[in-house]
Amino acid sequence: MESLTTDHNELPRVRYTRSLPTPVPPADSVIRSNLAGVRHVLLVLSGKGGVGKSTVATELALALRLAGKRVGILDVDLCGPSIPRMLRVQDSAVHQCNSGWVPVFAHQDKSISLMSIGFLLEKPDDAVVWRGPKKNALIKQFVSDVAWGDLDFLIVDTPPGTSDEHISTVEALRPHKPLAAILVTTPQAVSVADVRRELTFCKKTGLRVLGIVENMSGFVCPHCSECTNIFSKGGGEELAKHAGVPFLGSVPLDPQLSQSLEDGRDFIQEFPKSSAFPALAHIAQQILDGTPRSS
Ligand SMILES: Nc1ncnc2c1ncn2[C@@H]1O[C@H](COP(=O)(O)OP(=O)(O)OP(=O)(O)O)[C@@H](O)[C@H]1O
Ligand code: SF4
Repeated sequence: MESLTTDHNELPRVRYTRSLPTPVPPADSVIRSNLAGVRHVLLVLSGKGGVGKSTVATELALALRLAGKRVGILDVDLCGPSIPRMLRVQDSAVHQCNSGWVPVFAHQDKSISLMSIGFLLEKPDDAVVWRGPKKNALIKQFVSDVAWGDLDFLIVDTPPGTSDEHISTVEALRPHKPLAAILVTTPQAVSVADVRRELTFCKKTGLRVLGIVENMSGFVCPHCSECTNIFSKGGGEELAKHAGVPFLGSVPLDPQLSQSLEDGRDFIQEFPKSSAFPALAHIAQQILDGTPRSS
């Protein structure tokens, strides 16, 4: 196999513009062999936008990486990819080698493999206005053409709700890998109600629910440590109890977390004393405990 650590800039760059025709969907056998080295696939879902799904996906990747796991992220939020910016690789490109598309290697030590449509557009801010078949074909291509290699976890960041992207992702991956889901909500009733629909989606598509994360759950004042429940509290935990699925934890609103995402820094490694750290570390630990270990 061609080395993926050679100078990528010497390889041809993969670009995907709106003028290109819909790619031909790959055969199932191609997907199966491409995913052979991937042990666990985790889908991060939310009913509403802006509740912190990409944040949870990114921080989980960083926490699992710190625990010594090999981690990849597949960003299937085709209309609003945010992971490249959160990992500060938004100006990177995907290149073509003999074994497929070389993902972007994020983090200072290049230990997180990342694929996102953000790397394929002519201009990073180009709007993607595609119908279902084109989205479906591109997601299958992400699964079959990206040289994912050996990964303990492939974390899939999805758009909000249950759309074409979700169905395409599940259809592409489910025949080859057992899939697990993490649902992210904020504490308010309106967000929690949307997560109920995600639970139904998981049930209908046979996704194992690893648990629910309540994000933006209170704000701990950095001056006096008083916790203010800006968006109320406990909705996610109550829903988890009601639905009979694990509750993974409450992540508070943490200015250091949002700032480190803005700056593309490793919150998990750099801010262990920050208020959101214990919850994120605990969630990652539960995921490690809830997924069979590598042999
Ligand atoms: N616990 C938190 N503390 C502080 N800021 C947070 C927290 N969680 C998320 N944020 C911030 O809220 C914003 C929205 O988060 P994020 O992009 O992860 O949401 P999302 O659910 O993935 O949104 P979309 O559905 O639009 O992709 C980001 O700017 C992020 O930095
Ligand atoms: S929580 Fe305490 S320190 Fe923070 S702003 Fe309110 S009163 Fe001031």
